[in-house]
Amino acid sequence: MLPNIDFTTTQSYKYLADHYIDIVSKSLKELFEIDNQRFTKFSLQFEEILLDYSKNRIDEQTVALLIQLAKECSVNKAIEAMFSGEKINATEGRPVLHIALRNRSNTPIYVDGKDVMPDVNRVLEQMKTFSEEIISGSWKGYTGKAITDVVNIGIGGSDLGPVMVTEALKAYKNHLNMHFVSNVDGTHIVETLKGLNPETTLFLIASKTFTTQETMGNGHSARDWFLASGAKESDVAKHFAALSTNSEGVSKFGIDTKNMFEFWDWVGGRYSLWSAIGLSIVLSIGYENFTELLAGAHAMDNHFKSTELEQNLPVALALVGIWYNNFFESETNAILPYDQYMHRFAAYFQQGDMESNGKHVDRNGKPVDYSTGPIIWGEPGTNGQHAFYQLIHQGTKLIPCDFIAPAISHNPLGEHHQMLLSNFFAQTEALMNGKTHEVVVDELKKAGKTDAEIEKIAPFKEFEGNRPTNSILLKEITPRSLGSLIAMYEHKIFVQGIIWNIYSFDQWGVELGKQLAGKILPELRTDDEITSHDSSTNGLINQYKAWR
Ligand SMILES: O=P(O)(O)OC[C@H]1O[C@@H](O)[C@@H](O)[C@@H](O)[C@@H]1O
Repeated sequence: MLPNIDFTTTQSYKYLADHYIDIVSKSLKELFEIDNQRFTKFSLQFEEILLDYSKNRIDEQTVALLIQLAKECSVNKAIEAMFSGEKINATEGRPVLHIALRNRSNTPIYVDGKDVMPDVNRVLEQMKTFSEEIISGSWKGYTGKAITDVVNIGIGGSDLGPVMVTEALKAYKNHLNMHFVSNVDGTHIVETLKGLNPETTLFLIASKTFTTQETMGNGHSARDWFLASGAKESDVAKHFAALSTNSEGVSKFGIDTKNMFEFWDWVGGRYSLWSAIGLSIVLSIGYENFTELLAGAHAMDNHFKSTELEQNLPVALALVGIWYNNFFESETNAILPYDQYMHRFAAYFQQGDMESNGKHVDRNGKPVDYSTGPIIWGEPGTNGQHAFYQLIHQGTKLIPCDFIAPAISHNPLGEHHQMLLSNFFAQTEALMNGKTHEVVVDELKKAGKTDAEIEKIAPFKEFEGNRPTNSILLKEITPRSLGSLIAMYEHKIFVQGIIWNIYSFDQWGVELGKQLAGKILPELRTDDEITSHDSSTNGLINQYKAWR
C-alpha cells in the first residue's frame, strides 16, 4: 500500500511555507556570497553523472525541511512498495515494475507469488537472437535479401522512448536504417515508406494494448503496402513482428505469435523502453549496448532504493521541483540538453512526467487543492538560446531549468564542443547573476553613449537574474550513462507523485478524446449534416464536409 498523506498538512510543509518568506527575499547571488561552500553542499555525484543543484533558491534549511517533507510523506516506504511488486497502480490494480525489466542482478521479484524474472530474461534472450539474425543479415526477407530498414510503428510510450534512445545513442548505431511512424496522419507513413523496399524492410508493430487506433491504422497500411509489392500472406512472417502484451490482438492482426515479443501489464507504456518495446533500440545499437542501457538504469535503481534521501539524486531533483511548484508556484520545468543527439529527451519526458503526474485527484479520489505535475518542455541548447531563452532570462515567469551536457562529445570537431559547453556554463551563470543597472550603465558608457541615451536604453538591457537551474554534467553519453539518466528522471517523477499523493501510473485522462473520436469517425464517413454535438463541433464537422 502506498502512504496516503496530504503533504500540505505536514509539519514540514508549514515550516517550508514560513521558510519560503525568508528565502524569497534573498537572491541566488547573495546566497552564493553568504556561503562559498554551496557547490560542495548542493551537488551529488552518481558514477559519471554530476548533479549540481546549488544554483537553486535554497539553503541548508530548505534542503533539511524538504527532506523532512519526504520523510513525513513516507517516500522510503513507497519506494519499498514499488520495488517489492506491490500493486501501487491501484486504479488499474497493477504493480509498477519497469525496474524488473532492468534488474540485472536477477534477484526474484514476485507478482502474485510468481517471480517475473524468468519471463523477463526469456524475452531478452528472444530479442538477442532475433536482433543478431537481423543485424548479421542471416534473417532473409521474402525474396532472400537481408533486412536494411526497420520501421517501428507505435505511438506514445511505444514510440517516444525508442525514438529518443535511438537518437541519443546514434553514435553507437549499426548499418540498419531506423524509421519511426507514430502519427495517424497518413503523411507520416506515406513519407516514411517512400524509397523503402518491401523486400528488405522489417516492421515492428509496437503497442502494449494492440488496440490503439493510430498504430492499428498504420500497421494495416504497412501490411497493405507490403502485400501490394507482390508478397504473399505467408511472407508477412518474415517482415512483421509485434511488441505487445496482447497475444490475441496480435494474432487477429495477422502476425504469427512466434514473431511476438511479449511484455506485461505491470509495465507502463511510458516506462516501456526497457521491455520488448525497446526492440528497435536493440536492432539499432545491438544487444550488448542495450544491456548496458539496462545496467545503467539498474545501477540508478539501486542508488535510488538504497541511498539515504539526503544523498539521493532522484530525490534531490524531486524535492527541488516541489519547492518551485508548490511554494514559488512555478508552472513549468524546462529540460535543456546541450547535446544534439539528445534532441528528443524533453519530448520523451513530456509524456513521462505529464502523463504520470498530470492528475488533479488524490489517492482518496478527492480533488486536490494544490498544484501537481508541471508542464515539461524544452529543446536542445544552443538552439533554444536563439528562440525562447529571452523569456527565461527577462520574462515574467519563473522557469526552473535542467541543463544537461556531456563533457566528452562523440564528434570532437575542432572547437565545437568547447563552444557548446561555454554556452552551457554561461547560461546558468547568467540566469543566476543577471546583469545589474550599474554594469549596464558602465558598458554603455564605455561604448560612448550619452547619459540621456543610457537612461533611455538601460532598463531593457538589465537582467534581474535569480533564475534557478540544475546542471547535470555527464562524462559522456553512453548506453550506461543514458540508462542511469532516464531512470533518475523516472524516479524523480515517482517521488513527486508520492508527495502529491496522486497515482502516477495510470492515464485515464487520455481516454475521453479517444472515446469521442470513436464516436465522430462514423459521422465523417457520410455526407449527412451533423447535428448531434454542440454548435461549435457541429459547425466544424459540417464545414470540413463541405470542403473535403
Ligand atoms: O502501446 P499502446 O497500447 O499502443 O499505447 C500507446 C499510448 O497510448 C496512449 O493513449 C497512452 O495510454 C500512453 O500511455 C500509451 O503509451
